[in-house]
Amino acid sequence: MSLMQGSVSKITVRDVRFPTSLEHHGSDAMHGEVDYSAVYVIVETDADDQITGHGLTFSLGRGNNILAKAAEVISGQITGCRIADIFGNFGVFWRKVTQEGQLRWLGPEKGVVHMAAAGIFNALWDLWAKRAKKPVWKLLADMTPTEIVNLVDFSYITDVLTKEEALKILEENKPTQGEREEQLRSGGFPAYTTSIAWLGYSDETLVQKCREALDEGWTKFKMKVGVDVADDRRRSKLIRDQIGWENQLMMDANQRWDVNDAIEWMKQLAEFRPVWIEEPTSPDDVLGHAAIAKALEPFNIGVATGEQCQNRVIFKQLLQAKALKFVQIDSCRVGSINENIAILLMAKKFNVPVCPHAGGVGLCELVQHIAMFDFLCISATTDGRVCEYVDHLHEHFVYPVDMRKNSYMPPKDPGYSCEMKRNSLEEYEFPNGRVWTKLISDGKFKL
Ligand SMILES: C[C@H](O)[C@@H](O)CC(=O)C(=O)O
Ligand SMILES: [Mg+2]
Repeated sequence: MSLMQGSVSKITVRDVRFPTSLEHHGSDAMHGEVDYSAVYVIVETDADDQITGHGLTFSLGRGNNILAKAAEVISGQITGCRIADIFGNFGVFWRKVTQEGQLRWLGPEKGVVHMAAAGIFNALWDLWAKRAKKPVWKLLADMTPTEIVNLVDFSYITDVLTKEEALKILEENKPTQGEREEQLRSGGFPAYTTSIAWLGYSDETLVQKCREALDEGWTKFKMKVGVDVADDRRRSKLIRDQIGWENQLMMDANQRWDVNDAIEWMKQLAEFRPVWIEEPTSPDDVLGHAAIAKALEPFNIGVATGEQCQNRVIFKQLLQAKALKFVQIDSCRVGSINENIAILLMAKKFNVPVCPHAGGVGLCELVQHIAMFDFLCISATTDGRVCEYVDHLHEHFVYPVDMRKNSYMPPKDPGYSCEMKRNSLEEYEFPNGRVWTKLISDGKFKL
């Protein structure tokens, strides 16, 4: 059967939410009670193969219905399209959808509309990889450099990266790709864990989670900070007492501070030797990040950001302004793999490591593919690279991540790994799934 057979016949969008706030999972300095949620997208075609594409985009609960509505509206542009017109020139198709003349007024390329587009494009990638009988990372890695650059919309970034430069990067790495694939298959891609220290965890939970993580072989950890500096110092000491000083510690403020507060706050946490401070201030403040990065350099603390960076243009500016030492791509914030490739290529040009964000539901499953592709085809190294891992909700996926010690093992199943189990979709659908009906009737949640 041809990879390009048929047309999109139906796109279904579902609102799925998990009550993670009940145990304070996912809590940080700005997002206290979060219910990890997904707008879940299923793409069907009229081809004989019965293969469907499954994708998602991520939110924290309230507003997931708004995101779902945006996904339904965008779907209208895709239903009926020939598969050959989608994957035959995916970069052009991506641009057509994300630049649609009426919808782009709501962005452009940012916020709800762009996140919804990510969910749909994630499903299309899943469909393509399943048809090709390959996991997404391998589908990408087997493409020629020309095929890869044709996935990308270079608009607004050609002042720092042209298509020709991108092609050169990819061509230079091609001859040594096989060695890296062997390395990936045997050792996986390095990861760190955030699941030890969400801000809402008690000290007992924190200590217990650190011990469990150490037993599992973790060597890199991230903690949440930002509400009270004295408390941050106390918790940092508690964590260092558990994990020791050889292991790495990262800190994440989730945009809590103004620029000068961030600098002063981090000087008070410097003695705990954080590798980076993540999202110290507003994700839109490029020059603010640059000021923080400069001020914290003498303390050997890098700035990391990206999980709420709206698009490739903001990443471009952050890189131009030397405002970050670690690029944190996200699989659902910008326009899926197509736009993330642009960001990976710019990071390579500026020689800044990409350390993907994955704190959410399904984000580990998705972003591991992009991290692996980056290693194989773009960065060509794992030095200084580490992909986030959180240990929540993997049981709901048909092809959950395979973690060995502290590394992501490359997925073997065809697709983009984010297909959810049918039963989970039904139980956690909001607000009428069994789990939510019960929580609402027990008075634990209000509509
Ligand atoms: C609200 C989310 O859990 C957020 O805290 C995740 C995050 O910042 C991260 O994983 O990094
Ligand atoms: Mg973060």
